[in-house]
Amino acid sequence: MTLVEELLLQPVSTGILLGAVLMVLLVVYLFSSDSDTGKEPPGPKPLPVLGNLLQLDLSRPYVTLCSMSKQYGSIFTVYFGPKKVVVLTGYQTVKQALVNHAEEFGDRDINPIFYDISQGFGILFSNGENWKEMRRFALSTLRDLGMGKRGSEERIIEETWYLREVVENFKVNTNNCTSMDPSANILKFADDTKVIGLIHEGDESAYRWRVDQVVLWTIYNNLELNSAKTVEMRMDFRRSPLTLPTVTIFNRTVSAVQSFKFPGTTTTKDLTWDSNISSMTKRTQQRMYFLCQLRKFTLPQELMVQFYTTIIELVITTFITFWVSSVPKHDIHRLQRIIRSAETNGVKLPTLLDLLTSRIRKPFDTTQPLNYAISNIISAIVYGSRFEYSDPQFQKMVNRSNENIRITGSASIQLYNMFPWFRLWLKDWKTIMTNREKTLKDIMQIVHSLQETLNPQECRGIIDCFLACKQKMEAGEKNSLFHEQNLLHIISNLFAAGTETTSTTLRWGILLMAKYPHIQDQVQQEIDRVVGGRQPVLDDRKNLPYTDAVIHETQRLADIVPMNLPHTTTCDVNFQGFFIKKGTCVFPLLTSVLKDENEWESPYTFNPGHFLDEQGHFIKRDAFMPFSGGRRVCLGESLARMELFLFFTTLLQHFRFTPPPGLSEEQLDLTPAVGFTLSPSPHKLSAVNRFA
Ligand code: HEM
Repeated sequence: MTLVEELLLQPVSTGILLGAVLMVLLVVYLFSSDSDTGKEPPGPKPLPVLGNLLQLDLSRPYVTLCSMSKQYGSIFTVYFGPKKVVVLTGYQTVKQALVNHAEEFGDRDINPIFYDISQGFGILFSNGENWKEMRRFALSTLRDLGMGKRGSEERIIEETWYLREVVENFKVNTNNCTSMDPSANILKFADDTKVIGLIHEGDESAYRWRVDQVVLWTIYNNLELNSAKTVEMRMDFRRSPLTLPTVTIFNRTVSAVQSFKFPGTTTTKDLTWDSNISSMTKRTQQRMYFLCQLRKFTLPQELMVQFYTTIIELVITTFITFWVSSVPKHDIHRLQRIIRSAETNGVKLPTLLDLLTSRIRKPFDTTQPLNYAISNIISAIVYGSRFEYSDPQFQKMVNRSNENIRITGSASIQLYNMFPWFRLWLKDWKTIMTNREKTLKDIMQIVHSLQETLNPQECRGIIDCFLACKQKMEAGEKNSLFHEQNLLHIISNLFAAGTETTSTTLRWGILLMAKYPHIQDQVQQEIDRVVGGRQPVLDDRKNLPYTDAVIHETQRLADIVPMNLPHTTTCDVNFQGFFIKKGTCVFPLLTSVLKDENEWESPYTFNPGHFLDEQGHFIKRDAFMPFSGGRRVCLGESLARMELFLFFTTLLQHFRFTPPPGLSEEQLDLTPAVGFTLSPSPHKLSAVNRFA
């Protein structure tokens, strides 16, 4: 969003005021002479006060900055309002600055919103002694608690089980199919807007009727009758679908069901089936109802599956026969056309069989389950215990932290960073501050309850370790940095930096699998071959080169922290022939490294081959820098890499991810949403259990 667009969104009085300021500045600019910038990095000419704001897309500044680098080179100066920023682009330049000149480029630029959030405490947004001591404490404690080692591997594996259970539960619940109206069910579960578009009818009942027919015709075409008992029936059905008396089929259905014996006390006789036969032959709805009733009986899992499959196939076959015999020929032809047109447009029509056997799962938004699972890893490290996903306090903490990360990247907060006096008008600023207050209060509550049961010899998590250090310091050193403010901000830093980043990366990974099913196939084949049905562990990584390459390529393409966090120079620096003054804000653009055209064969496409040699072995790439580098390199890199590997392989081992019904792979959108980190735009996916 450009500044002009942003102004249009402001209240009228603010808009007029800023508009007037803009005009004055423009006049000053036009009559000003070029200033001599000496050996400072070049860049577009700035307006007084506004700088280069008019040229920047504030919602996606990294896009503008990357295109500016084509004109001004890999080091250039740009003014965000009155604030001067030196932008570094491309692998060679960014690496040289962050790694070879780590000290000079190693401070954090603490802009107004970062200061409001942390007041200079914690790790993410602090500098000097405070940063050094808190980072050292966090790293050594995380190491002692087993981060990057066995201890956290076990915790992550345990959490993958909880997550699997949640994903597994996103299925079509056939117990609720009381309406037995397939079109209603399809509408309810499939969000099938594409089909609506194809049918071109406004009238809902006409639409429903047609959806019924599309669905049934699809079933008719796709029906796969596997059970031995139904093969014979299927032959009959194929031979003369329109003439075979329905009652014959139904009688066969009944006898097939009745001859189906299963152990235990429950037999088909208990199902009061006989007494309902006549009415069921009259009305398909009742047959479907019968099907739902069957679910109430407790049978062993394998028998249930086998039994349902048989019944569903038989009942549907009957259902179709009814329908086919009652639909006029010209409607059938019309339906054939609709289906052909749907197929040409890449629409996959869900079948009722799919729906009833739960082969189509209820599409779900991956955001919350993944956020909760990943946040629980940090919870276990910080507090020493996990939360239930349904715990409202936990949900609120995770959601608030994610909301803050999203809003921090908004155009209005960028404006606030340039003109801090603007904040009182900004709703976004108020939301961030309210979320911050509530989160710190929640953390404080948990700290107090842990304090009551603290045993300094046996730390349950980072909070215990911090409190133990605090006690020790209080006994000796004055002016200790182990005070409450640092504790609260370390914790909120770890949650903020460690939850959204990792879960967003995982969400991209799963979305990319649904979009590129042939790549998903290869990942699943590799997992099946190497791991089989057992739990994947970290040691498997070396034997899963393709899966590892897919995870790396996901991180590269998803590019979730495109601008990096802002740095600042700790002293005057001479770098690649340019002079950069002490205290200058520096953006080492990670996006320009992860998509550097000199480093990657196909920078803008999803290509796991970037990380594989010709024999299919995994290869490391220097320009893979999603965690940045040097002095401020991500503190949670090794934990994040473990989480990504274990969650991704476990999910892919158990589930096939697909677009929701009615959407093709091509229609899955990879445009990122606006935010400080780049997350996928809102979407839903279906997860089909591969072993059900
Ligand atoms: C895929 C997951 C992750 C990505 C892509 C990521 C990326 C980053 C990036 C780009 C930075 C800024 C580095 C710089 O200023 O040059 C950073 C800093 C940081 N990250 Fe991560 N991160 C991830 C996961 C985590 C996790 C799981 C944790 C917590 C255990 C964590 C904790 C931190 C902290 C505390 C900092 C601040 C470091 C400092 O200022 O000294 N991150 N991360």
